[in-house]
Amino acid sequence: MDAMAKALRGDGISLSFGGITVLKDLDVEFRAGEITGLIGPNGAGKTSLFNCMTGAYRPQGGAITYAGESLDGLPPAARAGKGIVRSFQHVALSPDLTVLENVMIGVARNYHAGWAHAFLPTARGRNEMAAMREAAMAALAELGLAQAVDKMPSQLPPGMLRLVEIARAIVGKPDVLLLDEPAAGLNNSETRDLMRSLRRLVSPDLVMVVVEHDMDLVMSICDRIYVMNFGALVTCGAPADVRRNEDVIRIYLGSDDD
Ligand SMILES: Nc1ncnc2c1ncn2[C@@H]1O[C@H](COP(=O)(O)OP(=O)(O)OP(=O)(O)O)[C@@H](O)[C@H]1O
Repeated sequence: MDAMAKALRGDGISLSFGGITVLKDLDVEFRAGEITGLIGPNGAGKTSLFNCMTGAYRPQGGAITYAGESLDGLPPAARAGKGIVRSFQHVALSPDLTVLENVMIGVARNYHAGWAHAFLPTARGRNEMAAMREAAMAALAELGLAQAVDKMPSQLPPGMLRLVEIARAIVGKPDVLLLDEPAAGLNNSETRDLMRSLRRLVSPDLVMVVVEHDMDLVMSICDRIYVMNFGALVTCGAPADVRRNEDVIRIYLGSDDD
């Protein structure tokens, strides 16, 4: 199946709340094998589009498909089970679990018997636990967090917490990874590390979409960028074309973003 066929698509997505239109007849195609950027001023509808993709919001119009298969009507857990995973704008780690345990939660869906079984004192339980631990260690190492595995979230600075959350999102080897402002709260060097890590994640079977206000990050790691404003699509193209687009320049000059 090629990258186009393994795409997450929205066709004619429309969403409104109490008469307020949030998404207007939006067409998007997020392809495997590349990083797609999703940008636009505050309130443009970027997070709402993610919420429609994950099933948290139910659009009033349009169709959402992954690899040609309709996701319409599937609840969020079923979409996550199909490998559609997202990170959130605000870090949401469990404060009572170590960094390693937080990340292990993200891999539990890959094991037939699941998270609870891994704690049972059986050979199978021990094997599953070891495999989950190994996968979580690898994801943390991938993001430069090997030293933090035994720390509690309260012991880490905000930038590292954000990276832990991304490790939890990638550990289950998702097919679709939706990242909502992954660089929020990171300092410059953490952001550079994150950019390198995200590029390393690109693979022919993975759809990656990044909502981000950090324009340097978006322009340097994305293969294609969708620009939204007031719930509608402004343009879509390669970073260099988007940067030159007059409508985009007008939108950004007239807003507080970057
Ligand atoms: N559950 C909801 N109920 C009512 N209005 C909502 C809801 N979710 C989103 N909205 C509205 O939809 C619009 C788009 O919000 P959304 O968070 O999707 O924008 P965004 O582009 O992600 O913005 P930001 O960059 O600030 O995160 C906003 O006007 C917001 O108030």
